[in-house]
Amino acid sequence: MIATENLTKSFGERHLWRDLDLTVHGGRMLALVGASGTGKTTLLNCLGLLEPPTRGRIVFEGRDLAASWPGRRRRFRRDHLGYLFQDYALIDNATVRANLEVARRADVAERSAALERVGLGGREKETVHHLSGGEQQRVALARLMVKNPSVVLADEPTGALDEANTSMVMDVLGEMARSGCAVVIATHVTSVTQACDDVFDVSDQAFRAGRLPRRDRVW
Ligand SMILES: Nc1ncnc2c1ncn2[C@@H]1O[C@H](COP(=O)(O)OP(=O)(O)OP(=O)(O)O)[C@@H](O)[C@H]1O
Repeated sequence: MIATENLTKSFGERHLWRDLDLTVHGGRMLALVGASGTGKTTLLNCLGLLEPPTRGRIVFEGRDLAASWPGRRRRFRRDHLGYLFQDYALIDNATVRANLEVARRADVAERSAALERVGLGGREKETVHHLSGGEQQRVALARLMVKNPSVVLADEPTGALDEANTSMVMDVLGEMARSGCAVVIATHVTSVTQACDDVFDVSDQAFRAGRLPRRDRVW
């Protein structure tokens, strides 16, 4: 579980959000929605300790990460956090395999299973910069599966993907949630929002209706 308490972020006089109380339990997927520029990415970056909040707490395992020592923050990022970035954050000139090994020294079977799951079976030796945008996003997803974190933060994880791959990404994130992970996804995509358990609109700091039955989703 990860939670915010009275979390506020301002840039100068401009408040993005104030006194935010959000809780994401393991096993749940939360969608962050809202107009462009309302602060979805900034909120993910605060949760991932890439950016300091102006005030408030970020609570993980009963402790405030925002006020923790650098060592504890590093351990949280290393041992518990998985991040799926808009720009994939892969090592461009390394192979798919090397990119997966950055996450954790997984055995061959684990790596192969993750690549099979994202439709990239047998592509371990290819260099990342030769892959398409959608394939790179799927490598990033496989890396996330290999890391097996307890908190996943995903920023527009389906941006470069077609409908079939959007559906696959959401299925994988759903499987990770069901295995106990807390998943937070910033998105503009309706079908992604519909696949989440809870929806929080950052524009007006309000919760909206969550998950639609699968048959009613439009991918
Ligand atoms: N370091 C910074 N200094 C000043 N303003 C910033 C900084 N970082 C972000 N902002 C501003 O904060 C606002 C929120 O940005 P953010 O990227 O979080 O929005 P978003 O909701 O994710 O947008 P989008 O949906 O377009 O990705 C933007 O107006 C952005 O310019």
